[in-house]
Amino acid sequence: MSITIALPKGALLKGTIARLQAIGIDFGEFLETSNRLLRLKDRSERYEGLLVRAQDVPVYVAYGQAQVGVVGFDILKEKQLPVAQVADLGFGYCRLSVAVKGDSPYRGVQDLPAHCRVASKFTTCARSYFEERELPVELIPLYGSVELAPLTGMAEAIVDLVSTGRTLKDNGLIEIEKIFDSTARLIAHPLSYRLGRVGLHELLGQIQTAAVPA
Ligand SMILES: Nc1ncnc2c1ncn2[C@@H]1O[C@H](COP(=O)(O)OP(=O)(O)OP(=O)(O)O)[C@@H](O)[C@H]1O
Ligand SMILES: O=P(O)(O)OC[C@H]1O[C@H](OP(=O)(O)OP(=O)(O)O)[C@H](O)[C@@H]1O
Repeated sequence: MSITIALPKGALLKGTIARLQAIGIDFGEFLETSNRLLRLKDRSERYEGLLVRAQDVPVYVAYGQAQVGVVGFDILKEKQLPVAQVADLGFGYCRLSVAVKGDSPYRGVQDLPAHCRVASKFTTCARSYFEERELPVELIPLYGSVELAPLTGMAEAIVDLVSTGRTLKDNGLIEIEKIFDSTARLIAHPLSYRLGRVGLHELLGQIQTAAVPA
């Protein structure tokens, strides 16, 4: 019985593939531009890789189509799906933050006007953050280029991922609060994990301790 691993497209793909290569599981073909493969078996045929959008990784794992997945903590918080969180893999650092225009008068979330608009791809996280502080805001869901929302005047603030801070800087925005830090997490299908599906715990242990060249 093979084990299926859901790999995230985008920012975490290279790091995920490097981890797996370090323990002899090679899904490097997913990085090649000469193919459009979404499913691969490794050489041993013991492992199958699925290439999915980052936010879909916990969906495949929760439904048991993949027993293992790698995904950002930010997405786990946002999607709230039933998966076993096995380990912090330590790469893919970023943080979810609140940002505003640099020339605005806001220097903390308490300064934002009541019922102001806040744009985000992370509406669940943003909603709970503002609700916990009893700050009423109107959330505007977006799918990307969230930094544009304050520049066009659509929103007073954004809740978005920051890594190097380059996107904020280049667009004249400043970070006023950090909501949480995020790194890549190793996740597993809860039932397979609890019942100890053949080879699963061994694989998870190897992925956690894999020595990856810097
Ligand atoms: N600089 C960064 N910007 C965004 N995400 C980052 C960054 N560094 C690490 N990450 C991690 O990578 C994930 C983003 O992956 P991806 O690049 O596929 O994002 P996306 O463009 O939002 O995805 P999608 O195209 O599916 O909407 C995040 O969930 C986060 O955990
Ligand atoms: O702090 P930085 O290193 O500049 O990285 C942060 C940026 O990267 C992400 O966007 P992404 O490239 O995923 O594009 P998107 O706007 O389509 O989400 C994120 O949403 C920020 O815009």
